[in-house]
Amino acid sequence: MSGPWAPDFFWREAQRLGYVARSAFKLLQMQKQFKLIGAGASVLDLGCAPGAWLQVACRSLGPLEKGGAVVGIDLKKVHIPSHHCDSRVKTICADVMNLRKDQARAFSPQGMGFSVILSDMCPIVSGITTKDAALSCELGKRALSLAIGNSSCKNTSEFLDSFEDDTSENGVLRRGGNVVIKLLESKDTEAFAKFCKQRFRNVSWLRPKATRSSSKEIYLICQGLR
Ligand SMILES: C[S@@+](CC[C@H](N)C(=O)[O-])C[C@H]1O[C@@H](n2cnc3c(N)ncnc32)[C@H](O)[C@@H]1O
Repeated sequence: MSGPWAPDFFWREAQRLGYVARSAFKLLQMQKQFKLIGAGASVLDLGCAPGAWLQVACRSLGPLEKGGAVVGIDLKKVHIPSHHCDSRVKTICADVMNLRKDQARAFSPQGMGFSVILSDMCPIVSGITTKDAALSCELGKRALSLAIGNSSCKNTSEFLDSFEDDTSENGVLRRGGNVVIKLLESKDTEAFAKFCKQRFRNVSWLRPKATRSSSKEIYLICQGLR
């Protein structure tokens, strides 16, 4: 088999190491470079199917006695992988675009919110670059809105839009927390970084080594919610 979806080095490594998808290596690289998930963290994984990031997030929590939690949400029903996941991982089948902040908060340990929010959500790619990028922006904005809330600074509601069914203004990311958002690169992606620089201590872009050369994906990494 050849072409952009052919099994490659990362696919083979995923098989060898018990990860359910090659995407595991994207989060592993982020963990290595940015140390986003500490021992005992509470992690919300948006767009978690088939579960490779659940595996990496759970491993990053450290031993079971350190505590912590990983909550994955996806449109698809996800079977929690048997490798690299333990009782701290839970999954929910839901559309993040319709998820209210109070519902998301209720999934966090003691309802206290999350210390890390990951969004690897991606629309079904149509091949129409501008359409795909616009849909990816919508998913990214929803993830950011869930994380930091709608009214946390003056231009927040302008940038994130208001989600009419969502009256709760506070986000579900704890102060000091980290967010990762996947976007498909377009003329609009730089506005995300500009906006996030006002709200987070460090903001960086990463195109992981495991990203396929044909893909436009890029990850915005925001650390330390002010
Ligand atoms: C690239 S996959 C995620 C891969 C995952 N991080 C892993 O490592 O296994 C993108 C996922 O986003 C999900 N998704 C897209 N739109 C969504 C939405 N509105 N709500 C929830 N999940 C969504 C898709 O169903 C798909 O499973």
